[in-house]
Amino acid sequence: MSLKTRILGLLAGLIIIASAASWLAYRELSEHLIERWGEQVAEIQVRYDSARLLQSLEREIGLARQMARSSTLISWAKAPDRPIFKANAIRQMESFRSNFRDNSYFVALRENGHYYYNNAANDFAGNQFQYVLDPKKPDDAWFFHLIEEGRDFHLNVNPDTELGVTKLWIDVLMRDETDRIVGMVGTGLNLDTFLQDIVDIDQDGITTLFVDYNGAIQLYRDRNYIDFASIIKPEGQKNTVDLLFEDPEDKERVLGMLQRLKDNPNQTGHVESDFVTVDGRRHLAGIAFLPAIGWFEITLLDLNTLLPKSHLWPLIAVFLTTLLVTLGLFHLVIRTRILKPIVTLEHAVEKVRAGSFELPKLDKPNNEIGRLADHFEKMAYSLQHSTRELEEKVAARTDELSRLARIDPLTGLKNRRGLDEILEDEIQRARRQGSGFGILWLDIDHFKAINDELGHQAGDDILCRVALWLKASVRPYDHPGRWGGDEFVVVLSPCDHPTLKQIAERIRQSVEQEGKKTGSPFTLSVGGYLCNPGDTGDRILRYADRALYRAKAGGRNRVCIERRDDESVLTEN
Ligand SMILES: Nc1nc2c(ncn2[C@@H]2O[C@H](COP(=O)(O)OP(=O)(O)OP(=O)(O)O)[C@@H](O)[C@H]2O)c(=O)[nH]1
Repeated sequence: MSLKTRILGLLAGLIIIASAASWLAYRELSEHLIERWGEQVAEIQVRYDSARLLQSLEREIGLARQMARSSTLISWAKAPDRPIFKANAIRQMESFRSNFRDNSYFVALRENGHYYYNNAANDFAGNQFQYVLDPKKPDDAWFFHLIEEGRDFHLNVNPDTELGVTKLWIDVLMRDETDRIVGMVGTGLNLDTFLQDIVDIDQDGITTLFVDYNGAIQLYRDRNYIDFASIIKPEGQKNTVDLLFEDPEDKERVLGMLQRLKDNPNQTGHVESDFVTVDGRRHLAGIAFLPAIGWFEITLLDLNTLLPKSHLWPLIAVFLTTLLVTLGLFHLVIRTRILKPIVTLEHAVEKVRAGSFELPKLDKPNNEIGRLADHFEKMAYSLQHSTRELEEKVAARTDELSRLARIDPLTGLKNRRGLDEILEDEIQRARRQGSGFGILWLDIDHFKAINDELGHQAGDDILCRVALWLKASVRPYDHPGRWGGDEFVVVLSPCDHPTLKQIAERIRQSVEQEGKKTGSPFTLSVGGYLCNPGDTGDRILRYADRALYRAKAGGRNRVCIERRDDESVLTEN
């Protein structure tokens, strides 16, 4: 697998690992952040909703308490049959009616069970007495139940079937100076308006509800869940908050939170929160206890609606883009600074291995690979230089060897191989140009005897001298050589018959004369032949040899020229 494939594979692996890790980290982090944020929002929302409810009720409760403390009303409650007390009380009640927000009130007297009421339309002016509360009637049970409980203040969502109204009732017990309960006063708030103002807030993802001390739902956007007349219902028949949750664990969780808040009533403003599922969606439930009214305020936050995870997707997009750009840049850097230089270096190495020093332009980034490429380039140049030097030396040596192979080491003349080549060249040239050339075959006379008499070394000296005289006797462009032993050959080109004869004679005479000067005179015989175009090497040598033979046979120290077609011409000394 190539380095490039491996790096690309590595990059792909890194992308997958980084993406998976980022996705997990994102999920954990976003979940954690959303939870933390949700808890804080729930706390703020609970306090805000509680404040709104209390703000809305505070004034009414205050007025109701004030009404319950009215001495006029208390006196009347103790003696309800006295007309003067009643007239004063009705006046007082009507003045409170104009102050209550709902412009309605009720007063119930324990003494005779009489229930008084007037509404905003003042429908019951002069006729505030409505009916007599009956302990046996379920609809009236609330009155007797509250008196029995002795709770001074109570909020109650209750339909008044006789009056045909459903209201959030503020009930305050009326006590005389001996603390005896003498009646109950209060006002009602229109439930629909109240629910709209407090509970039906138009905020997507936020659900607010209020439950009483026992967990019975009192204010909720869905009226079907409201536990009307909760106070008179036995436990187990109430619409408690756990009805909103399907999962038993959620029910337990919420009831547990209510219990913890009940157990610590002094922790004012403390908010309990936990996750629950409502309508199949995960919600964060925040619960606070409102000691002023004895209710719990519950806020359910649908975090997916309030802060959809899709809002965080741009973060992922930014991350992934950054990741891809980073990996792209990384790949670019790897490619330009590592892969490409390595590939060009590899090509260069292959070229050098194949014997070529024409290197491609090497990438040399400023790193180890760049330095390696630089070293390689210098090494290649150095190798190229050495190789060229070596090649030159080898060529020179080969030339020298070639030359030596054609030189006779004793005389320095061409040897038989050298003469063969010259002869061949001349044969070719003669064929091409149609002109002949001459050849002389020379053999020292009685050389054996010289050797025998004077010794082999003296024989060598004579051979060397003959070579010198031979060179001096021929033209600069002729080719004298030693054929072997005491035989010499001269190739004469260009040449004609007279020239051939003339030079042969000159050589013979030179050797004769010079030989005399050595103190041990000697001569040589010469056989010549004027070659014609088309003559083969064998024929040429045969004719020259034949001419030499004639010269020897003719008495030595003479020149004999052989003609191919003519009679041989013998030149004698
Ligand atoms: N000193 C010496 N002698 C050589 C060399 N090569 C050959 N010889 C001798 O040269 C002699 C050649 O003799 P031949 O050419 O056969 O006979 P010749 O004595 O010259 O008689 P003719 O040629 O008939 O005149 C032999 O005795 C060889 O041993 C050499 O390099 N040095």
